[in-house]
Amino acid sequence: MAWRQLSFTLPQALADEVSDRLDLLGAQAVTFSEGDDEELFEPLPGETPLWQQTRATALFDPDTDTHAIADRLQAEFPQLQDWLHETLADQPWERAWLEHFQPLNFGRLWVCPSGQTPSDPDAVCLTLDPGLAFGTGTHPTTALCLEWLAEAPLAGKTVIDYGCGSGILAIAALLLGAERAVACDIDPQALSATCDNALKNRVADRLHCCDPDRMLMEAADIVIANILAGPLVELAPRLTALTKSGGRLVLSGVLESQLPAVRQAYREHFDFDIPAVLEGWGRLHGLKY
Ligand SMILES: C[S@@+](CC[C@H](N)C(=O)[O-])C[C@H]1O[C@@H](n2cnc3c(N)ncnc32)[C@H](O)[C@@H]1O
Repeated sequence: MAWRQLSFTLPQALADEVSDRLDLLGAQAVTFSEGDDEELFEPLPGETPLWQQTRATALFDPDTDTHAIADRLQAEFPQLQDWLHETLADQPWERAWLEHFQPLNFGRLWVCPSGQTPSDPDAVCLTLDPGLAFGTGTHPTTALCLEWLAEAPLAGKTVIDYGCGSGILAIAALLLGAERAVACDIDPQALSATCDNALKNRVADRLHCCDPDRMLMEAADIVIANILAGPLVELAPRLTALTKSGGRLVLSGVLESQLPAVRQAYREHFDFDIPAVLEGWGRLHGLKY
């Protein structure tokens, strides 16, 4: 089915009211995205913060007069601006996302959507479809971790993926040769996605998914955490305790400017390499004394 799509920018404070009005005017769906360059980093489970300037996109049946709807909204909310009216052609919507999610390559590791395989028969293939949990490999913070895992000596090692999201890092580690992994996250949706993805990749028998508060404090050879600088600093005592002596710690989710503060929080127990940086994000790798 084709759609009429209307989009515009609005101040955050009007989002609920305008969304209700769009529903009343016949919108079949309303979505919000960033209206300018402001970044929102990782809301807690249940939180849905919006941008100061938010872009609203509403879908209507194909014969809807979106210009008349825009006139009514503009009269009621003069702050709305940057109007765009489009007709979206019919297409197989359930497959459309595949155009934006192609196989990704990290050394010998490939991350592929269901039904696709890498051309190299010796490649290690992780099957993953975008879902509600963070972690498809497209974000630089995840990519930095996958690049590290693809090069790491994983055979026979135990791994903790702290803040697992989709489970992509733990599953990659297992497919690349790690013996066992524990994946934890404060978001129940992430744990359920991780379990599903582990089953899909046939590593569920070697992966334990759990809430961080219910995690057995058994130290691992490799601890990998792609969270954010603030939580990584707070978690320093815990992640340090979870890394075996002589083990490796990989931290990502850190803006380049925040690397010194995160390194400082761990420096007493780890000898760090020079950080790797990708698109303004940094990755730390340290060996525990
Ligand atoms: C940026 S995502 C990373 C997901 C995945 N590991 C990846 O690399 O793509 C961070 C994840 O950490 C989780 N998280 C945030 N704070 C946490 C905490 N204090 N303990 C455990 N998980 C946390 C979030 O719910 C989110 O799923």
